[in-house]
Amino acid sequence: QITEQPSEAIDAKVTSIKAKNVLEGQTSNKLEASLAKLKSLIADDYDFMMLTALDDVKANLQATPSLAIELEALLLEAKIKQYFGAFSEALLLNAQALDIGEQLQDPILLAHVYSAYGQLHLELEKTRLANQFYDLGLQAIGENNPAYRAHILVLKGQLHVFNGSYRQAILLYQQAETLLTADSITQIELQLAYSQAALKLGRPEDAREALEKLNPTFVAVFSSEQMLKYQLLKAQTYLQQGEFQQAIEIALEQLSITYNSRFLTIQAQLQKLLADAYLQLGEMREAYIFLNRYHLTVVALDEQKRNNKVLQLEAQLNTRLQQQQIRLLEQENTLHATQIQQQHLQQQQQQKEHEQTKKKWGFFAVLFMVFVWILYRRFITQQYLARLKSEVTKQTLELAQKNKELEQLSYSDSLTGLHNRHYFTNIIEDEIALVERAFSSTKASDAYGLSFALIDIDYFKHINDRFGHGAGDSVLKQFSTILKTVIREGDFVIRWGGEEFLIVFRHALRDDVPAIVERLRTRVAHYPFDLEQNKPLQISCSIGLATFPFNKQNVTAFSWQQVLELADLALYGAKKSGRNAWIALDYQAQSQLSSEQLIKQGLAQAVASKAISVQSNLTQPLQF
Ligand SMILES: Nc1nc2c(ncn2[C@@H]2O[C@H](COP(=O)(O)OP(=O)(O)OP(=O)(O)O)[C@@H](O)[C@H]2O)c(=O)[nH]1
Repeated sequence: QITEQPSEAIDAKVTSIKAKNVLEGQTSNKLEASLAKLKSLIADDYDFMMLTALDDVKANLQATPSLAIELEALLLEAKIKQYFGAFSEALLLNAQALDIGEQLQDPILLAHVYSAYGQLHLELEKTRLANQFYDLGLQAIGENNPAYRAHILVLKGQLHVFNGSYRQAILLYQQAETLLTADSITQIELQLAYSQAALKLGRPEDAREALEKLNPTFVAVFSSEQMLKYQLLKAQTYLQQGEFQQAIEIALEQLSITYNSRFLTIQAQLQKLLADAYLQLGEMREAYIFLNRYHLTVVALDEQKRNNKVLQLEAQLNTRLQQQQIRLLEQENTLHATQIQQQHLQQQQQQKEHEQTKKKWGFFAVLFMVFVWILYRRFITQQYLARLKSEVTKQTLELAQKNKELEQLSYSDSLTGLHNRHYFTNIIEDEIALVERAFSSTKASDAYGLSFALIDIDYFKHINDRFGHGAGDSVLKQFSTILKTVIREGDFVIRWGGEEFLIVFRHALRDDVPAIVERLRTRVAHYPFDLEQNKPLQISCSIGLATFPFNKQNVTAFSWQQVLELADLALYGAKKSGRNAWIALDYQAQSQLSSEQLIKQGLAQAVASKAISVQSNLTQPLQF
């Protein structure tokens, strides 16, 4: 006999266990407590309290995150959504739970997720998919947790029942039973499922046996649904065993509980059972009433199933739309990624170009700076060169000036300021050339020659000896001054050496020169030479005179050196003949005397033979 328990007693027990769970939760862990509360509320019934409990769990999860509990909460939320027909949302939540399960790699949690997927697909009447998910669940759990494995086997069995394979279901239940201990809570669903399958096979004894295996403690904590199923199975067992009155009593009582509830399937089964039972008892009116109610409930159920179908289609459509959107988004993302890549490449290209431009400008800048530097250097160099040039010019001028001065010095006699012998040798060749040219182009008698007058102070040694060398120098200076007074501009006065001087008459006809030297002789002879403390001194000088060209007809017959030598011989003659005298030698045109002949025979002979004519201020015979 099936033991029955009054519903008040069951309610009291449920309340106390719930309270205990909640209390334990509060003391140990707020999050786990809130999850336990949610579970117990869902197990009891789907009322609005569970939504508040769900919010609590979510809030606690935020405070103390736990992936395992988040997974369970997601599955519970999915179960609620599924219950209210929001299948697509339930699918989404299951998918989120699966993500976490795969992340955690916990076999029990994964199996939990897969069995939730299975139940959802069974609800959507996709039995093949549901079976695959249960198999995945079994695969995940392996041999780790026999109780949970048994739970999935029971779910698989129920799938077979749905498909009408009752024997298959019984086999799975028997397999599940071997995995469970007598006090396992999974025994509830197993025995209920087993008894249902047995009844389908028309084996009420087996069904009763299964129900009796249930520990009364379990019966006390049944959820509303479990209790309804349990009572329905009990009533069906009574019906199959012909105990119609007991079946009717149980069914009527349960029907009153489900009258306004959402357990339409059970309600319909109870109504069908009552109709059958009354029919067996011959109470046709009652049978008709319940049969009628049964039809109405079936219609409502059909509608509910239709609605579920619609919802399922909607879910599929939503899923497709979502997939389409995801595809579009993926395409957009790909496009975006390509654009970003292109932009990146463009940016890189721009950057490269920018750097190249920078380098180019940098190169130009360096080039420009080098160019400016070169210009600057050139400018500086030019300035330096200009300075150098002006310096060189200045120095050259200075040098020229100094050279001139030096030349002047080298051409001058330091004591008298007259030209020296060096000057004479420097200019004489040019002067001779001029004379030669003049004689070649003009009538020889008209042209000026160069008359050499060699002058020597008489007894100069005595002056030095008598008055000192300084007095001698002074006489030399004063003598020079007298010499300068008798010459014209363009004639030269040269200190020939010691107390000897040379006058070169350039602008005088040779016939006029004897008169000039006579004037010079008398001027010297009458000049009072000043010897400072001493009384003025009277001195005289001797002069030898000869003119180039010596032979006017043959200009080159006597060189200027030979003419000068003749002048010197004349001077020697003047000294020898008594001093304070001048002697002028001249060539006689008819003599045809050559310089070689003159040197050979000597001057005395030449004068005696009248090859050379002689003039002098002296009247006594001249000596050479
Ligand atoms: N004070 C002075 N004496 C000079 C200079 N040059 C030469 N003498 C001197 O002049 C003298 C020339 O003497 P001599 O050549 O013997 O002839 P002189 O005494 O003039 O006799 P004659 O020429 O024969 O009339 C020497 O004693 C030289 O030392 C000079 O620059 N200054």
